[in-house]
Amino acid sequence: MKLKFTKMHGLGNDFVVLDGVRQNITLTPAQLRFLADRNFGVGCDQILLVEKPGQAGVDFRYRIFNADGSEVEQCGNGARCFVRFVHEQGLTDKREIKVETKSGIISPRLEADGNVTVDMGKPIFSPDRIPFVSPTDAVIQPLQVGDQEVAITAVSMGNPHAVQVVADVDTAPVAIQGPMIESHPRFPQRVNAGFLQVVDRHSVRLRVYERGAGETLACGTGACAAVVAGISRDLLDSPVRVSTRGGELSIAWNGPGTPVHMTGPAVTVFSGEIEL
Ligand SMILES: N[C@H](CCC[C@H](N)C(=O)O)C(=O)O
Repeated sequence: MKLKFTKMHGLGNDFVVLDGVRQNITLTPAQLRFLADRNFGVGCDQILLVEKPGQAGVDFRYRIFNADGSEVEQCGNGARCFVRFVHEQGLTDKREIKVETKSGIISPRLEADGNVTVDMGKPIFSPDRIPFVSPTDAVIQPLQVGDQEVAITAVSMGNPHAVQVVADVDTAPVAIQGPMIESHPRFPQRVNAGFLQVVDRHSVRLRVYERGAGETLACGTGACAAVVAGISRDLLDSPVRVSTRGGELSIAWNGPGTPVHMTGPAVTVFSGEIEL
C-alpha cells in the first residue's frame, strides 16, 4: 500500500501526519512502529491520524500513536501541527476547529502570527482521574524510584503525567529515572515523566521522558501538566513560559475547573510517500 504522509514538528517533537479523510488508513502496531523507526522507516515521536469526526458539531477526529505503536489519549504539540496540516491540505478553511480525541474535544486555533493556540481542556489530578478539588489537594505523592524516593504530582491532561520538581533539568537523572517512572506499577497505563525546574514564578525549564517514545525535545501535554502542577503547588503564576530543549511554549491556566491554554509553533518539514 502506498501511503502519503507529511512530516511535521512542534518544537522538535516530531510527527508523521496521515490524512485518513482522503485515504482509507488502518495500520497495525508493527506498521506504526515501522513508520516511526528512525533507521528503517520515516522516523518520528508520534504518528497523527486525521479522520472524519465521529460526532456532530466537531470538525475532525484525531488519533495519536506513540513510536512504540501504542494509541494514546492526547498530544499537545501534535494538536498544533494538526490544525496547520488540515489547513495546508485544504481539508478546512476554518482557523479554529473542534477536534475529537480519545480523551475529549480540544480546540486548536491558527493565530495571525503563525503560532497556534490550543484549548487543551481541564486538567485532572492523578491518572486515577481523581477530580481536582483545590490547590491544597494537588496530589503530591512519594514515589519509590529505584533507591530514590521522589515527590511527584500526578496530573492528567487526558494522558497521564508524573511531574517532579528538580534543581536543574540539565543534571536531572532523566535517562535513569525516566524509564523507571514510565513503567512504574503505580501507573497501570504507564506515564509520561516530567522534570520541572522553576526559574521564577512565570518561567520554567522542562524535560519530559515520554511514555512510548522516550525523551523528546518538547512535550505539549507535559508542559501543560507541569504548569498545572507548579501553580497548584503555589510555585508558579499564570501565564508561564516553558523552555524545552526544542524551544518555548506559553501555558495559561486560571485554576481548578478551567481549561489549560497552550501557545506555540507548528512546522511542516516535507511530504512524501512510503510503501507499507
Ligand atoms: N507520549 C504521550 C503522547 C504524546 C504527547 C506529547 N508528544 C505532547 O506533545 O503532548 C503519551 O503517551 O501520553
